Amino acid sequence: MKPVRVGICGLGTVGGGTFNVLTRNADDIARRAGRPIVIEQVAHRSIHPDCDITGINATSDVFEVATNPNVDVLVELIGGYDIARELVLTAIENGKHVVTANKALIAVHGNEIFKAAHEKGVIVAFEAAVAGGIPVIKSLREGLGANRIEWVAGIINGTGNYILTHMRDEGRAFEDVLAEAQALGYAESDPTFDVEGIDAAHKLTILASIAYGVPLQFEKAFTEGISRITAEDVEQADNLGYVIKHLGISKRTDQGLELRVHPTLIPKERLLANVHGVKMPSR
Ligand SMILES: NC(=O)c1ccc[n+]([C@@H]2O[C@H](COP(=O)([O-])OP(=O)(O)OC[C@H]3O[C@@H](n4cnc5c(N)ncnc54)[C@H](O)[C@@H]3O)[C@@H](O)[C@H]2O)c1
Ligand SMILES: N[C@@H](CCO)C(=O)O
Repeated sequence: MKPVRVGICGLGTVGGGTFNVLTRNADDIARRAGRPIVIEQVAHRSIHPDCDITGINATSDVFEVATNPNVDVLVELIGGYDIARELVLTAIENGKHVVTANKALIAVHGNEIFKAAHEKGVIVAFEAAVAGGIPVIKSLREGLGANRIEWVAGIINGTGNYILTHMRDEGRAFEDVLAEAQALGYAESDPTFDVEGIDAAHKLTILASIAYGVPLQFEKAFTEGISRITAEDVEQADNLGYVIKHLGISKRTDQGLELRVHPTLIPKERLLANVHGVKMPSR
């Protein structure tokens, strides 16, 4: 059967991982999908050390992938707002489907991108943009599609949860654990997004849009991060029977939808208080 030909833009933590999964699990994927998925081209500035692209058509210009007539699906994994927006719109204009893990892009430019995709008859898929290892977008959109959702809440930034967990369990300083989360590839290229709650607000914006069937409204989200939380705060919360977690919360209210991300005191016995660190999905 005719393969689906993908072009991957960006070979960092997620792009490199995507390249490896598509390569290593090619037979399994083809059996399940009903068609082989082949990597037609990659575009990169640097390559994740675990990634071997020998024999693959490679370029440093992401727009070559967006206009390559042999590419059916462009996978955008370069991150950021501006070039990513132009790249995705160019791919759509050239009739390509798009897959992206870029929550910043979807939260801020998603309304424009989905309109362009609809007009062109292509799909923009973004499951990995929120809780990458859990199919939460598919569950909300399809599994719960007939339900009236009253609220959505959860821990939606792994870096923040990693920091709070290790501050609490090991009494370590904020900056020390942040540096570790960066080295492990959990943090955004600008970690301010993680520690100031911006990444969580991007994700909450996307979840709320799907849960309530409304346009993306990132600018309406109240955003507070964990950067001002000290080891002493974590210890005091513990003494009082609480755990500090950074949550994304959206609710229907009489005044309209509420979107907020901020640190929250959760009683120790609650399930959310016991979600620790970062859980990586299996390969
Ligand atoms: N790291 C995670 O755990 C994670 C999880 C889910 C989603 N995401 C999202 O996935 C995207 C990628 O994140 P990442 O962690 O892989 O970042 P990364 O910094 O590890 O990788 C991005 C790669 O893109 C390359 N790049 C950037 N601009 C480019 C350009 N113009 N041309 C060619 N290459 C370019 C960089 O050199 C880098 O290698 C981001 O949107 C991020 O928010 C990350
Ligand atoms: N920087 C993000 C990556 C996953 O979206 C986080 O820590 O949650």
